[in-house]
Amino acid sequence: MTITPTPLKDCYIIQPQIFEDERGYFFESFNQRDFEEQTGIRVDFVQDNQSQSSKGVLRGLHFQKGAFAQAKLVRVVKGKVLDVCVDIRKGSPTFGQHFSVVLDDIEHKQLYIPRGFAHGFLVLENDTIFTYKCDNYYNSASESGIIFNDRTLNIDWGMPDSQLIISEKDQNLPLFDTLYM
Ligand SMILES: Cc1cn([C@H]2C[C@H](O)[C@@H](COP(=O)(O)OP(=O)(O)O[C@H]3O[C@@H](C)C(=O)[C@@H](O)[C@H]3O)O2)c(=O)[nH]c1=O
Repeated sequence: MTITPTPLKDCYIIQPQIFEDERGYFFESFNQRDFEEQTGIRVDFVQDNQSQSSKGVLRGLHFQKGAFAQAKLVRVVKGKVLDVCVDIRKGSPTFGQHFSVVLDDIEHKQLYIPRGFAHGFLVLENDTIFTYKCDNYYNSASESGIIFNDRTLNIDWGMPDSQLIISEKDQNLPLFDTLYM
């Protein structure tokens, strides 16, 4: 695997080595030793999640607060998404900045998102299957988020808001600026 830093502190792109032959392909979707050697980060994942979505679905921006903060290793098993993460760690040199990357089932690129980030993705192909590892358990009482079209963050999702399919919960998420009031 090749791990490259993103412009956001502690956030990395992981490109697995894909082995293709007449049967199909094989790759290591996570290798803790290689990840730690290349990033210096020791992460212990405890929960794996998977979701399926239609084109135009936007999930996010989500994070869990306090002791339930989660680092995530995200990837696409089938289809394609625009994945976005935001550094919301007060005091971080990249606080308030976001990073976007296309994840798909061709390159099999992954994104490592540290604790203290908000995360969301826009689905670019029908029947996309998205999966991710988390280093902390789901805790509904700690769920929080930021509205996807927040003016301060100014994320270019590349699709008009009117074409997006968003849960009611996500349509009512707060503004970034109100998180720190
Ligand atoms: C995230 C999660 C949800 N659920 C339940 C709660 C709810 O009834 C149902 C659907 O939850 P949601 O609508 O929050 O699912 P979704 O919008 O896909 O939430 C996910 O979005 C992306 C962007 C992330 O970064 C994830 O961490 C997670 O927040 O699944 C769990 O049981 N465990 C979990 O870990």
